[in-house]
Amino acid sequence: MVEGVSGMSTWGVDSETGVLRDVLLCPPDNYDWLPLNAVARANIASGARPDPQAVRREFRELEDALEGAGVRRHYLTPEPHLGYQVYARDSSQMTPWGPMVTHMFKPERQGEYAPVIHFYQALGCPIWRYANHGHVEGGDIAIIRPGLLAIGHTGTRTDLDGARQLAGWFAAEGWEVRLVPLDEHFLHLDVVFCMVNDRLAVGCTQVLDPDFVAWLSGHGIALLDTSYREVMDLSCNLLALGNDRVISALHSARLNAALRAEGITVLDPDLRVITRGGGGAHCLTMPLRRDAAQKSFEGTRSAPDPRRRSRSGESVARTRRLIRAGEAGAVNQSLTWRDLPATARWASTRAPFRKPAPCARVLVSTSAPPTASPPCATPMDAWRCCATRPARSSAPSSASGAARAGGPCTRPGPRPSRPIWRSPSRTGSSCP
Ligand SMILES: NC(=[NH2+])NCCC[C@H](N)C(=O)O
Repeated sequence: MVEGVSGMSTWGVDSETGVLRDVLLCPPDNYDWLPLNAVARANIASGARPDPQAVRREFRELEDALEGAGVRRHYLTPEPHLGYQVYARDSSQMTPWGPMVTHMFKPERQGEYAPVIHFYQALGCPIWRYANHGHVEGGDIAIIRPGLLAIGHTGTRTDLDGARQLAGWFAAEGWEVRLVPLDEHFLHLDVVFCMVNDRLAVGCTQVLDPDFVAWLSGHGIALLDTSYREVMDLSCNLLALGNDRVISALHSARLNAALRAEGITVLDPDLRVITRGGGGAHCLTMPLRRDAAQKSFEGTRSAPDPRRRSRSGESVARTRRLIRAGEAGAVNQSLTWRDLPATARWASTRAPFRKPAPCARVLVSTSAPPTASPPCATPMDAWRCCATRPARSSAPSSASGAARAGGPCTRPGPRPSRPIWRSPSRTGSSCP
């Protein structure tokens, strides 16, 4: 059992943001660009092809970042006819009760169910559920925090039947589930929205359903906004590691700087070639085990102590009163969740804080509007327009390859010569 969460099996995740301990990957041995999504189609149309060496180098950088973060890696067995199997996010979904095998939409990817089932069987991890109504893919599933699930549905990757089947299973466990409609051009929810920590996410507000954005805000989750160009570059598609750390692609420079300004540690592997197939760090990884959200919170910040004082001088007891006042609709406008002692912030997540968070930076609009060329007049235009612009060439990377084996990897990987762990900068907050 994972300590601290009753009902959670040895393998399991109850949030997108608890400290990541074990992750599932798939070696990119058969990686190719298939015309299954707008980003890949645009790159294929430009005549470009993925350079297998660059793909291996980038994958190795991702592995190094996981290694640097202390995450154990496990591997699917790649099969030659499954060119997109490397996006291990989609073929299964770990839950607090064990893995669900998804029911993928595209014939080119449906065969991924077999290696995924074999993997969990070999791991000795009982499969919790098999999705078998409509379609559902892991990239559309966001386990936001214990008790709170969001499921994106475009109708083509995840459809309403698939979303509802999964929603029913979680609802039966007492969870609140939000279905998020999304245009199929954006493929999966995790292309336009990903959690960073328990109170911060990245997302593209021009694409996301406004009701979903309001729902997030109502649950005390702030959003760092991104542009269409960044969505097309898979910049939103980052992986939370817990403890205010993420893996986010090197080319997401603006967003990474904004994250660092928020105090987030960003590990930034070069993923320029792999992302041009339509998936980044989030798509490439399926967390198998995270610390339970409560434990991860307590492990990273101090345990509740009513005498402890926050940066702004409030005692925990006082901030708890303020949280209760906030629930009653009388939030002190000068107090943001960032000012609260960590323990009180957690208390506010468990006792839902339904008021939109009070500081203007809760929605930090860091994106430039889509560049003003006429074809980008609407969000969809901007997506198409950006997706068809000439792609950048892949940059060389210094990380070397290393042998992999099935099952847990305990051998430390080679030290990358380019540092991928950058310390956070705490300057640049946009909060007035
Ligand atoms: N979780 C994700 N967003 N996965 C991206 C998968 C991309 C892959 N090229 C596909 O079209 O299926």
